Amino acid sequence: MSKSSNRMSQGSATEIDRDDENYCTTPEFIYGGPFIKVEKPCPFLNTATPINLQLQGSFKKSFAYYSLKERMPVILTKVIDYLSREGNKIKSGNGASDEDIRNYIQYVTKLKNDLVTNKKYDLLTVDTPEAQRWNKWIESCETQNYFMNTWVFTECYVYRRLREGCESTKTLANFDPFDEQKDQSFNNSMEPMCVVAEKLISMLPESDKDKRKADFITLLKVCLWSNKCDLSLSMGEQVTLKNEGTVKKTPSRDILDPFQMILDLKDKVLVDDSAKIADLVVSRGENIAKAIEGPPEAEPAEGEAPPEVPPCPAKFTIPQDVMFDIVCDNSGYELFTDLCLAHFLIAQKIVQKVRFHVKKIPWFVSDVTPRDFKFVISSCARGNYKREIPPDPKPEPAEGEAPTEPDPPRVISADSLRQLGEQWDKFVQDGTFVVLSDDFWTSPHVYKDMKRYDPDLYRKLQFAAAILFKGDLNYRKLLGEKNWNPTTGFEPALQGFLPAPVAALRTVKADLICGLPKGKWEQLNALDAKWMEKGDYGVIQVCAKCEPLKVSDRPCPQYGDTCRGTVCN
Ligand SMILES: O=P(O)(O)OC[C@H]1O[C@](O)(CO)[C@@H](O)[C@@H]1O
Repeated sequence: MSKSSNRMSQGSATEIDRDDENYCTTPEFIYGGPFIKVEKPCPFLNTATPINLQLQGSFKKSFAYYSLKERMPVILTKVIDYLSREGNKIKSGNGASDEDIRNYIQYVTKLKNDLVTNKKYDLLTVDTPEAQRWNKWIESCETQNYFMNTWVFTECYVYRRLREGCESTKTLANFDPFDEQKDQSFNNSMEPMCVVAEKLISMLPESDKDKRKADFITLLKVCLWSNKCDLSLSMGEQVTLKNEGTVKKTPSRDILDPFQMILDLKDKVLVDDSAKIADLVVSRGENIAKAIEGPPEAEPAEGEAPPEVPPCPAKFTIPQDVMFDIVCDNSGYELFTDLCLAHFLIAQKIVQKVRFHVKKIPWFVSDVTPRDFKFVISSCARGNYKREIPPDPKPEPAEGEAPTEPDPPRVISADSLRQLGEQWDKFVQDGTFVVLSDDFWTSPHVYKDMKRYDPDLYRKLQFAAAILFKGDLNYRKLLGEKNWNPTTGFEPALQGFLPAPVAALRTVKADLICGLPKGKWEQLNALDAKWMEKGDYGVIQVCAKCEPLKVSDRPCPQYGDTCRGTVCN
């Protein structure tokens, strides 16, 4: 939590919760509690997060408190269980030693203990520039206790520490404690992936404007609802798509059809800017393409040598390609749907490249890492699935009428999925799909602070025709983890984070939101007090306003010290 917004943390670093069942065993209770008036106010408040404050574990009626107290310890316990249960497999898969596994178990156990007892953050002990930046940030926080700092900061810190536990061993440096869960979640989603793959293939041939827009919108919605399947909300339990609202058929006829789901969940999309997003990406793409073609560059005059080095990117005010950026969330089925959207944009020539931003290290259980990105593409290319769905029975023919021929069964197979996987592999190889994993995405910072903490990434994003942020965590960081008045617009909630048009597809899994029509939030609260914690509702939001791409006033990362920003060749 920043110093200025630290309004709720009034207690000392070691102060504990008076409602805690162990409170009566503390010296404060025994010597001071019942007899002497305690002056220090309790740092925990029995309220929900007040409007306009950042979410924080100190608000006992907030999801942040519940999440830190109940969900996160379960996630850590499952890591410990995995290490104990599958120690041999982990050893052979990673060439890890018994000692490192034992040490890592101890490390995670201490981390969990520190979290549940609301200790102060420890500094990271690894000595890399990235870890130093973390430490600098930790030291700058006025409150460093797990429950007393902004919720997203603490969560990010815990995942960063989980990584450190591996980094500080010799043999677990590349270990991902969530890899098995992520891979299993992919394998559990074969049927909906086959259904989407088959439909996507039919959407790829270049189509007229209206069909292209309708298909674009459909794919955005498939991408939205794929965000229901995240493993951090379910504390690592497998989540697969469910048919919701459809009339239940016998299980053998029940198809997991994401397109049907879009219709069934139509009323659960609280803000739907999908048509705006489609129009915006197409028109920005066209404008950027024209600017790239631009007036032909002046030929070097006779006798004049052409420039030897390509121009410095710090000078570019026009991107070199029409690009669409996806800031990914979860691996498995969700990443598969993101790849489908990306493929559609390429095939329809709306953009020329798609940049996928993924996490460098295991993050929030199911977030995509570079390893997961490869895993999903290669598993699609090797996909193996087939199911025949018997047709609905026909009514008995009337007397004297000839019986009608039964309809053929519907066959769901992985043929199209394999085709897509193979094409995506080629896209990665020829640079149509680019995978980036900047440190910033696994830093604690919210996005309004990107310019300050990672100006190079901010400028990199400025080259995009638009940026799509997937999922709840990205949404929280877009909104600065602040409990906005729910009717506040998306643009003001971004607080100046405007590198390119920003779109967000998010199923609601945390108690903050913006852009709702007046009265909607109150109405949903009256229906279900926990509607913001389950991923049942979604928003599709966009902010078209963005900063123009100017010549950078900083040296470019590519030319390093030899670059002088505006004067570099
Ligand atoms: O995968 P997503 O959509 O970013 O969701 C992450 C989940 O983790 C949390 O950030 C809390 O752990 C929730 O807000 C959300 O339920």
